[in-house]
Amino acid sequence: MFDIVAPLDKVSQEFVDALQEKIDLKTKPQGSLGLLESVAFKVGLLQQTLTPNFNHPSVVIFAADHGVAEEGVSLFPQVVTEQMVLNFLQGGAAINCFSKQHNIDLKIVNAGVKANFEHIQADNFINQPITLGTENFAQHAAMTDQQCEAAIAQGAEVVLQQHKAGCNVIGFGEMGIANTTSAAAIMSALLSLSGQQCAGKGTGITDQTVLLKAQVIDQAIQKYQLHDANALTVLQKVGGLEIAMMVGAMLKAAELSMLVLVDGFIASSAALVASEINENFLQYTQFCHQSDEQAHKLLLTNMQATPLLNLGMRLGEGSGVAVAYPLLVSALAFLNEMASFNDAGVSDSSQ
Ligand SMILES: Cc1cc2ncn([C@H]3O[C@H](COP(=O)(O)O)[C@@H](O)[C@H]3O)c2cc1C
Ligand SMILES: O=C(O)c1cccnc1
Repeated sequence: MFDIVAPLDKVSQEFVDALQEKIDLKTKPQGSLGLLESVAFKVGLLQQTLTPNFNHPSVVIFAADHGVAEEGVSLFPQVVTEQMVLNFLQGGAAINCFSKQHNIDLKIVNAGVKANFEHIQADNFINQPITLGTENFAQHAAMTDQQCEAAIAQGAEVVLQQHKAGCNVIGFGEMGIANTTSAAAIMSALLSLSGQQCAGKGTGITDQTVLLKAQVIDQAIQKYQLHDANALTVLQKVGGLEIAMMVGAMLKAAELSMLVLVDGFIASSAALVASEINENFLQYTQFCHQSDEQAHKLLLTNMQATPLLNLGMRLGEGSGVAVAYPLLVSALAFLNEMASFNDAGVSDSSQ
């Protein structure tokens, strides 16, 4: 479906050695810039250059509604999805502040909100809903096969357009009341974990509602026999239109050798699906933060992901991506601008 080659298979061993040497010969003890060194190595490898740069950094927010909200699994009413889309378009959400702060291009995609946005014209708004929200997966499959495939294709198309505009680093956010229930159900199915291990407080539900959420998940896994199902089936039965678009977007970005910045719990559930669809996908990712959503830590561990930040954030919208972005810029700054031992006349430990 997506042609994603392992980055190390695209370059020579000489290039890999030269990139590592460039990092190691900077005027610092080896490894002392920690995760920034891994980021610099990864971006150099993806861009196949010793002098990588970021162009047209972008965050795309996919928004959609979830039928499972009917089960009472969120603290907020479904209409908040529509209201937050309007807030994004007016520039008033957290992601607006942070993306503006760091000059990150922000696009908002209506993937399937239960609302009519036909009257809205804005350069940063892509109004292409697949359908007006998913079915309640406690009763019916969230999407049809066709809807799921269309959402994946649409997500890929959005990324293609950003790439054509010059973008080589992209993160994804989401908005969709009840989508932590979908994300947790995906995690439960693909990692064979119980509903309780995957369900968390989302927008701030009580412990009792978390138990209800876990029950809704366990019953759905049972109903659709998802413990042995493939990732696409899981996505279609219990996922969301915005999560499916994120899956397509993430896979397309990796196919185009862009760096994929992963936000919190919901974006990570999309990354999990993408990693099951393509074994090389995760090599194109940087996880930006560990969300306070309780299951995120376990989800990250399962993908062997080391996030850049742990700020106790639990918002979504791509907010973790935008907040972490300056650290990624720092990684390239040291690689491109720092002096080597030789340049600066500083004695290397090996001399
Ligand atoms: C005002 C508001 C702004 C948000 N921005 C992101 N989310 C986040 O919360 C939702 C998921 O939590 P749950 O599964 O508990 O509904 C998603 O829309 C997510 O992006 C928000 C939620 C609210 C209420
Ligand atoms: O980590 C996230 O993405 C998250 C957590 C809670 C609510 N919304 C999003």
